[in-house]
Amino acid sequence: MSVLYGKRCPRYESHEATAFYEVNHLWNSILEPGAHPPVDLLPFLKYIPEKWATWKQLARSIRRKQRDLYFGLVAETEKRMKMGEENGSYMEQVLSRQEELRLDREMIGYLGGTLLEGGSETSASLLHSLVLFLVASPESQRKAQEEIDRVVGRERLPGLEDSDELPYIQALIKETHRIRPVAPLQVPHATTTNEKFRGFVIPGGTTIFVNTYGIYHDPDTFEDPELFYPDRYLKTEFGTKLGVDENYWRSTLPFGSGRRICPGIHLANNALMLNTMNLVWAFDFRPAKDSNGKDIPPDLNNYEKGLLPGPRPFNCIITPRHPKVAEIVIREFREAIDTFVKFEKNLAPEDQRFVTEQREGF
Ligand code: HEM
Repeated sequence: MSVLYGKRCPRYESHEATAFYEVNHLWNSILEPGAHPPVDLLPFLKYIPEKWATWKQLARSIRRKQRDLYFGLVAETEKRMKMGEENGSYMEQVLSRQEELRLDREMIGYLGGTLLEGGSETSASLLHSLVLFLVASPESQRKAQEEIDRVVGRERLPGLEDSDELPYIQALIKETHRIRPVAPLQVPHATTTNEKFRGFVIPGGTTIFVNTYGIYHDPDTFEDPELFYPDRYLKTEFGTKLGVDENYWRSTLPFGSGRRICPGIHLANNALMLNTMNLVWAFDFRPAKDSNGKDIPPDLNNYEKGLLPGPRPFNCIITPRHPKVAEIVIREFREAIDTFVKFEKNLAPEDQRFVTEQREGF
């Protein structure tokens, strides 16, 4: 929100956050292949009146909620700009270069909206999977922590400048993308003309699914594909078995294919690296305990359905790794106040109160 519209959502309960997650869950569920009648395959279905076609009612209500949020945020950015309160957000750039970029209001509204949709649950879902697999794999956690302690030490938080020296942490992220891709079937594409591929003819207009999950779990390509084993990315560039032809591989596979590949890929990679380094540096992740004090192994297959099937909520124990963690996090939080303040120009009163109370202690 801050990067896109120059406005923070300081709490989960902030209006924009709850409105966005409500509409995005509905949107995700309606997009799931098979979640509604196959209108593309049987076009006559579109003539069913809306009062009997529940999917049309749902689509209309989602559209209204999306538009209220996305166009409302554009209007707020515009208002701030008129008052001379620019803070360098993406939407300010788009609005000030609207003519040069030849964008109408509709395009601007959805440009921000799709970036918000594309950028929120995707990164969060990958981090949830990462924590889930760290809980289940103490050995990977130990190796990652050893690496970060050696490179960063315990006196400061990690930063992006440390990335190159942390190959195991990079492998941890790649392995999470592999074992639980955020978009296992990506987003359906279509051929625009007849295509030939390895002896098959694919007629124009055919829907194409890229089965990322299937590709990443192929035992001919990956040794023990069901095993969470980041080290495979230290042995070969794409984590594949020795001898697999790497010419067909690219590291961007989890981000889609072709012209519509994820435009947020660099922002996502940086955010994932930063978050993973910080999580591994600061915390231990362990399984929850039952009433007899025995570990409850996390269920690694308890995932949502839909286009972006992230892990369902799971219990685990998260503890600071050493006594200085809290002190250093508070110090960094205090130093970051100036960065946050410029995105807090017109917060709702309850958000403003929350922010003020949080900082009173400092
Ligand atoms: C873990 C992080 C992320 C993953 C795994 C991911 C994955 C994907 C995938 C698989 C697609 C579909 C591409 C295709 O059709 O071939 C996509 C599209 C898209 N992503 Fe991401 N994404 C991530 C983060 C982000 C971020 C941070 C942003 C923006 C800030 C973003 C914005 C978008 C947008 C706007 C599209 C639609 C592109 C289009 O249809 O032309 N994504 N992403």
